[in-house]
Amino acid sequence: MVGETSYDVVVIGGGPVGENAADYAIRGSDRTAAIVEHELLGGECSYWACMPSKALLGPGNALGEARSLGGSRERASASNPEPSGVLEWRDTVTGRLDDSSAHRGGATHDDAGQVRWANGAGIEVIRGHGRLVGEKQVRVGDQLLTAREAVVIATGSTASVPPIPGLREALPWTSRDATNILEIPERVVVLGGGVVACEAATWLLDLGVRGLVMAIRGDRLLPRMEPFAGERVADALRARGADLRFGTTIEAVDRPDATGSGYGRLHGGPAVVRLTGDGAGELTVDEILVAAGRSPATTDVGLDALGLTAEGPLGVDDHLTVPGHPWLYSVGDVNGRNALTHMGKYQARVAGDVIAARAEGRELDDIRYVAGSDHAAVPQVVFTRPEISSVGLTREQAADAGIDVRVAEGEISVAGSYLLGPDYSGYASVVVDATRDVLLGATFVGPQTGELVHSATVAIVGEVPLARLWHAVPSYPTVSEVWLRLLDQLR
Ligand SMILES: Cc1cc2nc3c(=O)[nH]c(=O)nc-3n(C[C@H](O)[C@H](O)[C@H](O)COP(=O)(O)OP(=O)(O)OC[C@H]3O[C@@H](n4cnc5c(N)ncnc54)[C@H](O)[C@@H]3O)c2cc1C
Ligand SMILES: NC(=O)c1ccc[n+]([C@@H]2O[C@H](COP(=O)([O-])OP(=O)(O)OC[C@H]3O[C@@H](n4cnc5c(N)ncnc54)[C@H](O)[C@@H]3O)[C@@H](O)[C@H]2O)c1
Repeated sequence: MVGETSYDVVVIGGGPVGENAADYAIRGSDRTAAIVEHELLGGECSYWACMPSKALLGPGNALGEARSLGGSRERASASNPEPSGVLEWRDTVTGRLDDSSAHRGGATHDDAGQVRWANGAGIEVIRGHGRLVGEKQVRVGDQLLTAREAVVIATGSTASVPPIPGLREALPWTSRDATNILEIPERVVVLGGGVVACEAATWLLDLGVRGLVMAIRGDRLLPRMEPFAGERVADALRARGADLRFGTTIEAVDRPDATGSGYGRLHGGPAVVRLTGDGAGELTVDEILVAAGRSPATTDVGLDALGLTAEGPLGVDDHLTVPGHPWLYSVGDVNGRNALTHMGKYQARVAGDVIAARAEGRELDDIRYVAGSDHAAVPQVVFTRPEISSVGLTREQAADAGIDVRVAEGEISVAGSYLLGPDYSGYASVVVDATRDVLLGATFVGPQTGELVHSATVAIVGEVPLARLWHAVPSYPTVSEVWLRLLDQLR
């Protein structure tokens, strides 16, 4: 027998993005919302991605900073953080449950805090797998949920494992294992040269992995960023002993005794990995980490019930609405726009405002209803050592878009950077629209540059003319004074 319940808004997927969409759609109104979640409320980001990865990277960064100044250096004698302390900190940040969690129904992490937040915001949490079964109708087990106003798809993405002979059979690690690492392999091959690969390589080295090989298909790390960003990370990883092989991929894998031992544990004995391309060769490793991108989670959401394709991203217009279905929204990783938590949450705020406006019969005649930053002002911080932050277009992307640009760039060498350490090394560049004289993009590499990027984001979104930006005075002595060096070049 099927029970039927109705809400104003039903969200499928309770990651950071789904949570925000539900919240903004009902905030300050008497509308009701339910989030359907088949795993943990808080999603990939809280337990398997952003939070554990940044927790794993924190101690190594803190140690690096302490070791860069006389006085603290003498007190921080080890070059690597203490592994068990790092894992404990990661477990604290993610609410990881110990292995005796069978009595909790096999849950891996505690999401009670997230559920309390949702209930406090007036959102009901429904545990189970959600599927669309018709217009405004979602089935969860034997329950039928009817949405009066909107259904929001916020199902996120899953790690892609390329169809390489023997790879899937070898049960390789994905980012879920690397972030929830419990057993530290001695020898690892990482497939990929993107953000996950670079950050994971950094914390694997921190934790004591000694034989780390990266198989990178292209000719540089972090290919969507300015080339100097990937070059500096490559230099740092090499200096710590990593073997970076560009123009290389895995051709075949043989792991005779692969076993599904759970997230973060070694998935069997050694594997023989054959590399092809410029760095061809054969390796024996204790684990393989696949960091080869992600696929939008659209395959089992019932999109076919609406005649929509269940492959690839669920695309949307700038109101985050699926074309032809004005009650259906798609936000976060699943829509294929930008696979970043903060951009997904931005989309969720816009979608929530759009749902509220449509429910109240208001026109969508304001920029708050348009997710314009998705196209031109996407910031990102990569928490490697050195840290990288970027926003907007690179020089190459601007050229591809046919925009005439001016570029200012140089070493970060100001009083604020020297005070972080006499050997401070960093680099920055800005890309400027030569016709409109406004910023299009910025990239910063170096310790503590993650906090610089928001200033560039504000300048891009605000379309601040350079002549006006000159009057935004950075404080002395901070790393932000690099802005003066860059703007000086453009006067
Ligand atoms: C290792 C790693 C590190 C990262 N670090 C960062 C970072 O530092 N900063 C950053 O901005 N981004 C980072 N990201 C990207 C970030 O994790 C994602 O962009 C973000 O999690 C997307 O949020 P989401 O809510 O769209 O999807 P998710 O977080 O994937 O949540 C989707 C939720 O939907 C649930 N679900 C799926 N299908 C169904 C269904 N049919 N029924 C019910 N529930 C369902 C899932 O269980 C999940 O809880 C990282 C990614 C990885 C892999
Ligand atoms: N700090 C952050 O903001 C952060 C951290 C981690 C992840 N993320 C986001 O999560 C998403 C996923 O990250 P990712 O690094 O997995 O994806 P990605 O798309 O950034 O990188 C994937 C890499 O794998 C390579 N690759 C794919 N197939 C391959 C093959 N068969 N052989 C060799 N190389 C292959 C690609 O060339 C690419 O370099 C990204 O959108 C990223 O921005 C963000």
